[in-house]
Amino acid sequence: MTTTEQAILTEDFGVYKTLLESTRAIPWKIDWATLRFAYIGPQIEELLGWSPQSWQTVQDWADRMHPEDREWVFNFCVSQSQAGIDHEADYRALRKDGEFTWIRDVVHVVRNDDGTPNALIGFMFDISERKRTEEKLLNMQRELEELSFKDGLTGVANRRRFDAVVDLRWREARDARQPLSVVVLDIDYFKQYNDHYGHLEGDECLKRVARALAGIVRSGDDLLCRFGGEEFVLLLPNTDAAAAMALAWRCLDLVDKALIPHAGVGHDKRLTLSAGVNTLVPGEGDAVLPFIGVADSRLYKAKERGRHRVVAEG
Ligand SMILES: Nc1nc2c(ncn2[C@@H]2O[C@H](COP(=O)(O)OP(=O)(O)OP(=O)(O)O)[C@@H](O)[C@H]2O)c(=O)[nH]1
Repeated sequence: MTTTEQAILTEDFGVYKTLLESTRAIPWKIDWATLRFAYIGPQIEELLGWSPQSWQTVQDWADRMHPEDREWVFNFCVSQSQAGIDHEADYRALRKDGEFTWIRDVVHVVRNDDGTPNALIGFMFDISERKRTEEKLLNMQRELEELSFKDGLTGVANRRRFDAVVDLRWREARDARQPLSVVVLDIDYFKQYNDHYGHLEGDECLKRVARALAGIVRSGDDLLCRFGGEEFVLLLPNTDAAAAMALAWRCLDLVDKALIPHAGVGHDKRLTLSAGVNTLVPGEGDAVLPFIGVADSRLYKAKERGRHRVVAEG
């Protein structure tokens, strides 16, 4: 090589080095035979706080990883490298101050003529901003999902949630041969309530009823939902007819005790509920809709028989 060629090469090397070390991505190289860092860009110190000189071996890289990420990232990168496959991995890198930063490591495997790895070269990218945005989006999605299953006025579960849950409970009850009960509850003379107090007060009243009924839920398996209008439904897995009947009366009692005035009509000029109950150990020929339909028709019997009562047969 002539002196001129040597000078050009040296100059080129300087240009490449400057370029590599002025990017936001952090370049690095590991010799496969020794598993030692041959190079790491000085930008690493700004990002993680560890000096370039402190990156000596693959072990340093693994040690500076979140414990939850370490095993899978290490095993994944080693197996991909052994197989000569370029790859990338996202993980939380430990900063010198003890915090973690999300990194995307993009790795190219330089291979010998026989295909075995010779070196790994790659870039580390700071993806913490992207991860924060992803997390925010996920949280928003979770919140939206939760909201979409909630009744906007009363905050209890809505019909959509009921439809999703009832099929599940139905199958569970059928498979376990356990009774499933449903209680359909309806406010008495609610039209008169609205007429007397106004629609806004009617809304407040629905909220008070929902609050009073919320106390009835015994475990995460019971589900109280607003079915629509002034109708609420209680779905009770693993509950026989007697227990369901008792719970229905307890619902009426809870609303009685809430002492919601109903000047227009009603018992003692208080707001009351009526309820219809149905219980079934679901069998092959049974279906969800008729099961609820029976409870609904019993509710209307309760209304016909004078309201403020529970009907569980007929
Ligand atoms: N304020 C308010 N009223 C509602 C809401 N949804 C339904 N309603 C009212 O609830 C009333 C239901 O009336 P009806 O179905 O005649 O029943 P009721 O007056 O309670 O009579 P019975 O059920 O036979 O005792 C209607 O006046 C609806 O406008 C709501 O979200 N807010």
